[in-house]
Amino acid sequence: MLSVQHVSGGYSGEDVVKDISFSVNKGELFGILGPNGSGKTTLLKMLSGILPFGQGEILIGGKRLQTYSPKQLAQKIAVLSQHSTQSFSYTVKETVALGRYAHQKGLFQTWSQEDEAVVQRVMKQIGVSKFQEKNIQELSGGEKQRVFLAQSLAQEPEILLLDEPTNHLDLSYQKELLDLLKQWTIENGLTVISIFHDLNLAGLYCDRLLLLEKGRIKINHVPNEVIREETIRDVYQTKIQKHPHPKVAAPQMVLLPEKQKLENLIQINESLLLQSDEIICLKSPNPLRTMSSGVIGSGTGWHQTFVNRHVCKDYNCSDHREEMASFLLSKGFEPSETVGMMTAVLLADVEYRLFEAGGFSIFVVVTAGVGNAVDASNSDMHGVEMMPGTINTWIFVNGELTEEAFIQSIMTATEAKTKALHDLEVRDEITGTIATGTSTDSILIAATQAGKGLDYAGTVTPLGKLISKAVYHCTTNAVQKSQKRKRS
Ligand SMILES: Nc1ncnc2c1ncn2[C@@H]1O[C@H](COP(=O)(O)OP(=O)(O)OP(=O)(O)O)[C@@H](O)[C@H]1O
Repeated sequence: MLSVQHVSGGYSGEDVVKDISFSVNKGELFGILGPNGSGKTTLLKMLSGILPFGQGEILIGGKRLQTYSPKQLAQKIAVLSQHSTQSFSYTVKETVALGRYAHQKGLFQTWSQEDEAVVQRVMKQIGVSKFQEKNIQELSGGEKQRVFLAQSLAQEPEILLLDEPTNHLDLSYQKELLDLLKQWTIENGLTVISIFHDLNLAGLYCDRLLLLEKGRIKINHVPNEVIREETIRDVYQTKIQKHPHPKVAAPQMVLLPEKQKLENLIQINESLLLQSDEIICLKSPNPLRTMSSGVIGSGTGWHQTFVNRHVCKDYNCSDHREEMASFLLSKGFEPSETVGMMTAVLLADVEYRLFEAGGFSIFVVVTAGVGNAVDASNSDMHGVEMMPGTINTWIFVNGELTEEAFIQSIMTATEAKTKALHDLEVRDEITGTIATGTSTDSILIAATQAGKGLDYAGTVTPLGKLISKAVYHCTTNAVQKSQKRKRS
């Protein structure tokens, strides 16, 4: 569709883009990225024919760009630019109709039935027909942007060029505009080439990305290859971290602000623990990085409040998440800041302790009853009834964990818990074999992310050794306490 071959050029004889080569296929959504001043707009101006280039070739449909007359070029390429300063006073329909000029024939540029049909169709598709008689000045920024998109599409181009189309648009309009463009590439075979400053939007919507650095191509590839931590850090000279999108396989980036030096490092320990018959609660002065299987606040996140709630053995609720959220609110906790768990164990039997090693510490809190004990190797002999979690393990780490260390912490804690049940000879009541856990155990790893860096938490690493010892100790004591209560 479009082929750029060794193009160089710029202003006043000085090359701003240098030896650029790439091609874009029909129906692709192609993103151009790069830091300020890297030559993105200059390149786009060359593609649209506004700015002549010094060397190289740009081919559109196999023909040299310079061989097209302005009108022929307008039938191939439309440009959606920033119209924030637009001062003409046209109606929406008149504005969209301007897009038809390239198709109008004859000396008097008569308005044909086909022109009318295209304008009506495009207005409908872009969702602007309902205000077609309104003056363009009366529209919001996002609505105007849609009208100008409709104008560009009324031009019936094969290629649409956009310079930061989502600039000035709020979140919902950004999504709406890009969803529309994506739809047009898929359904109508439109080729879209767009400059993006927002790497996350580019990663989410584009088929391919071209990253410019100082006028040259750094990389031209699929988003996952272009949006790499090292590449982006290198080109934009800033700290970022890549993380997966929760719903689609698209690369996403987050900025890493410079860390403010904490004057007094907080330590999570028993002084922050509050206990009643109804809840055990730990309130941290700062949000902690968490990985958990709580009823509330599961997965990874940042949380400041941790609640383990006692419920009766026959607690049964069709929507236990909703019920738990209401409970937390009724007690003055903000569910979005809280990791919440439930247990049928009496909270008086909780076991907690601070364990210290060279330069870091962990605070572990365990409530454990083994009424639902299960041997994982024989769990298919059990039904699927979900009883409230019976071994709830909280591990607070006063240190900075990697993602790897979070996951290894869960593995190590599980191994230590299983060994505690083994040594206590806790049995699965259905199979009669030694249990490995209970049917609805929950775990929380929460780290201050300050102080000593702890890269790993396998069983023989410094953090792993402390977790093994702490979880084994607390689980053993908590199970013994609840067994003693049962017997008495
Ligand atoms: N009309 C012009 N005359 C002279 N130099 C220009 C002109 N337009 C841009 N430049 C220069 O060309 C270089 C690249 O500018 P360009 O606008 O292409 O970068 P960009 O990647 O689009 O930047 P931004 O992200 O800031 O929009 C810059 O150094 C800029 O100063």
